[in-house]
Amino acid sequence: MSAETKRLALRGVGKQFGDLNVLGDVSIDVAPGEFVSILGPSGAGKSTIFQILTGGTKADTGVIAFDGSELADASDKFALMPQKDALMPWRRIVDNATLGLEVQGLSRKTAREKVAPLFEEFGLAGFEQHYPHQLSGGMRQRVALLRTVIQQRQMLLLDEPFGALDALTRTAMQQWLERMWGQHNWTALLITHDVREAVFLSDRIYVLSARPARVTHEIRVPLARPRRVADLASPEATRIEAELLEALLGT
Ligand SMILES: Nc1ncnc2c1ncn2[C@@H]1O[C@H](COP(=O)(O)OP(=O)(O)OP(=O)(O)O)[C@@H](O)[C@H]1O
Repeated sequence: MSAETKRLALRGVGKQFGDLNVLGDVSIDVAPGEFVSILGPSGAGKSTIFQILTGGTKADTGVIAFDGSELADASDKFALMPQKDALMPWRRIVDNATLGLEVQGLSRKTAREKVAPLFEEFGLAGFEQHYPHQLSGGMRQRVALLRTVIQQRQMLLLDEPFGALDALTRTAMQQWLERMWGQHNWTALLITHDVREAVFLSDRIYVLSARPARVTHEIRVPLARPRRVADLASPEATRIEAELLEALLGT
């Protein structure tokens, strides 16, 4: 892959919080339209990578390039979906969905017009005037994802978006996300603890070591798309899953 074709390129990124050496030497690439996952032990510094990308903190060392240029201002590049759905319980679903747009300076009316056509596609039609507590966990995550993608940034950063869901809902959401990613040509970087989730969704997977994190493995997932849950039982998927588990247990 040449430098120009990369949407995102991290080279030798390091980060220390006080005495805590979190990121040792992290190099990660994402091409336009690619779905890439990061797997790693708890506390390895995965979310710290997202903090750095979104400008929450600065890397101590290394270089970050976006579309071939050094990343100076991350504010308009990434749409982050954080670990918890973080919906505001007192705002209706429609107003939760427009939050990111309002933060960008759009009026509530314009923002509402923009999100309206997407409710159907996100399986939320008819729930616009509900409050978050009236929705299932899977639906709340779809609202959070809707709020993220509506910002129309060049890249999605998904931090364990389905971590809190039950196994069945999580599988349904993974299927749905795979379909949506294919339809919308999103570029996505996903943090997950779930090896099967990473295999099901990704084109490539990076495995990080424990702190200080560095990439120990980079594994390609050549399964055809669109994918179905049954594809995870294929010899290829089973082999990749086993390879990832071994990589993780060895970190
Ligand atoms: N802003 C911060 N200030 C100080 N320490 C921090 C900060 N952000 C993260 N850390 C510490 O850095 C370490 C790595 O945290 P991070 O959340 O990046 O790990 P993670 O791999 O995403 O973990 P998990 O898989 O459990 O979500 C943790 O020990 C955390 O306490």
